[in-house]
Amino acid sequence: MKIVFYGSGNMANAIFTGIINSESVAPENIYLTNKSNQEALEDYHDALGVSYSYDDAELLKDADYVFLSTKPYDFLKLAERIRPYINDNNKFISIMAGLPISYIRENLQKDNPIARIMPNTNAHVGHSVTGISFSTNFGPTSKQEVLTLIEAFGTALEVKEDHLHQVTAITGSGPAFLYHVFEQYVNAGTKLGIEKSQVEESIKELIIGTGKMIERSDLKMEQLRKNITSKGGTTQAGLNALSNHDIEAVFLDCLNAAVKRSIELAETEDD
Ligand SMILES: NC(=O)C1=CN([C@@H]2O[C@H](COP(=O)(O)OP(=O)(O)OC[C@H]3O[C@@H](n4cnc5c(N)ncnc54)[C@H](O)[C@@H]3O)[C@@H](O)[C@H]2O)C=CC1
Ligand SMILES: O=C(O)[C@@H]1CCC=N1
Repeated sequence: MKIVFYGSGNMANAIFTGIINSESVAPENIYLTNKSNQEALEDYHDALGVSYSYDDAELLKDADYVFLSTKPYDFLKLAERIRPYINDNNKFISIMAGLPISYIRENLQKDNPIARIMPNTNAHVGHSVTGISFSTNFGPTSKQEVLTLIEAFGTALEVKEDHLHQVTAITGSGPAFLYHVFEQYVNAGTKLGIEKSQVEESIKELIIGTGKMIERSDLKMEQLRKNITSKGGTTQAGLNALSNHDIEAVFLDCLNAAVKRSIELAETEDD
């Protein structure tokens, strides 16, 4: 299988690193390209053994899956770049937030199958949650191949295309929201008088350990929380203070803003 990445930035890097780590595709069968930063491509080649090129005819020849992994606002230039070289074997996988399959098809000016996915950067460590929708002309064998490819860097969740907006908010942007919360936790922790580096190290371990508990325990998060909360103890005191703030409403605001922006991206590009 030959895979090409048009755009080799943060998200593409997480995906191809995840695929290589899973050993599901040989690194030399993964081809990278970008706008103009050849040094970045050379670095990936040296570190991971991937191939790279700026020759679009060569890149698209025999390419089974072509990732469209530029920013949404760079897609029109990308479409112009690749249009003359697209052949019937190419199946597209767009990771671009907001852009509908119909819009991508219109601008590629070809009827090749298109999958739209919404991954997250946890693909780096094989834990992306990836929402996916397929164009109606995606055959069952290719669909299965794409799902297997996605499972190489996490889990796949097939959804109606319209629901990719919600997936984008909850899990696509999700790591950034959680990093933000963790950063605030570190900032607050450093105000308690312990040395900053010790707080940072211990909170990093706290987050990893808590994630592993969620992964490995049969208990729900609610029960895991209750198991820590002694009656009249320190945890109860802290949770009481938290419940003075409507944290659910804060996150609902955050998620609604991200969904709204994803819809705006789709609408702007539809004009
Ligand atoms: N960063 C994230 O956590 C996530 C990003 N996405 C989507 O992934 C896409 C890429 O985001 P990032 O990787 O963060 O951006 P980035 O800025 O890190 O990478 C963009 C890449 O596109 C390349 N590019 C620009 N114009 C090009 C052209 N004409 N031909 C070939 N390559 C071109 C750039 O050289 C660069 O390698 C976006 O559409 C975003 O919506 C989706 C899920 C999560
Ligand atoms: O911020 C963005 O638009 C992209 C989509 C999801 C994560 N990053």
